[in-house]
Amino acid sequence: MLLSGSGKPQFGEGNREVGEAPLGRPVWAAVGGSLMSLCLPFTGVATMKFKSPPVNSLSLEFLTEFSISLEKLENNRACRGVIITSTLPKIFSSGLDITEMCGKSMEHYTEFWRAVQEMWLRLYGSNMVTVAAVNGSSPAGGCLVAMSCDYRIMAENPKFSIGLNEAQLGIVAPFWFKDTFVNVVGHRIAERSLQLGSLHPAPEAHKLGLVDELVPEEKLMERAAAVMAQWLALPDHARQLTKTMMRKAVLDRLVAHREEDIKNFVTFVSKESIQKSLRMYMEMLKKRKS
Ligand SMILES: CCCCCCCCC/C=C/C(=O)SCCNC(=O)CCNC(=O)[C@H](O)C(C)(C)COP(=O)(O)OP(=O)(O)OC[C@H]1O[C@@H](n2cnc3c(N)ncnc32)[C@H](O)[C@@H]1OP(=O)(O)O
Repeated sequence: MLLSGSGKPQFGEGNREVGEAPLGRPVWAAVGGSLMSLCLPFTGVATMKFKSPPVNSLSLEFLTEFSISLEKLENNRACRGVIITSTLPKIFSSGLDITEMCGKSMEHYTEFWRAVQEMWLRLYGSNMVTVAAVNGSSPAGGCLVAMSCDYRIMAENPKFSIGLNEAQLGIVAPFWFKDTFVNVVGHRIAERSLQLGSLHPAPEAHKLGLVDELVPEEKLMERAAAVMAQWLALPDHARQLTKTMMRKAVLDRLVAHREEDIKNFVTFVSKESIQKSLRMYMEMLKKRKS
């Protein structure tokens, strides 16, 4: 992941790389990380770029850095918004790292699932304006990241797809993935899409309301910055209280059932039948490649 931000509220500047200094003035405050570089901006707008090849899988390490980055931005009063995107061509995020759910100990599953929960609680509950610039495919956990943002813009490439495809892996999207999905697309579309484990090509995702708009890939960041400017034009307190009002019930539900949810996950994923499904799915991915 890579995080960047810049000088004054000039929204086109949000994705400049670390260390770049226009007019000879340093505009970045950089904080390094193994999977990301984190730059705390003065504009009020950060750009977070996933950069974990080959497919930006959400591993334990990735999730931990993601949560820490969000916390840093959240605690920086100068930061009012974040645009989330990927540096990898064609992939926003491939979702949860399946290898974290295969052949590991109960302790590992517990730690992993707590990290998934933590990331979602921070992102869905963020006070910042969050815009997902979805520049590639975004299955399952990747879709959750995008859906947890306030607004989604996707590159209009029909080869890119997004959705909660858990059922295709023989696993079940947890209730808070489902709640987030329902809040974005409504109950009927969520019910059908979840049961079928559908991955929707970008144009279909737009039609269903899973993404808010499609733009040519080269216009994605420019459009994300424009949307961000529009959302930031409102007073923060009014927008934040409204966001809390809309999302609190769903967030509270996980907070109230967090330990139970971890127990359910660990029990579920430890089952030999589930382990077998996940191994077969990984095999299928490898075969598809060769
Ligand atoms: C009761 C309630 C209880 C709760 C029950 C439990 C709930 C769990 C909820 C789960 C949520 C999830 O996110 S589950 C994850 C769902 N994700 C997916 O289904 C995505 C699967 N991946 C893909 O479709 C594709 O890889 C895609 C992302 C489009 C990129 O395609 P490409 O052709 O560019 O790349 P590939 O060749 O396929 O992949 C490159 C390499 O990355 C690996 N790879 C790809 N996706 C991966 C992934 N998610 N995790 C690990 N590794 C992955 C491949 O195996 C390859 O490895 P090598 O061959 O070694 O190079």
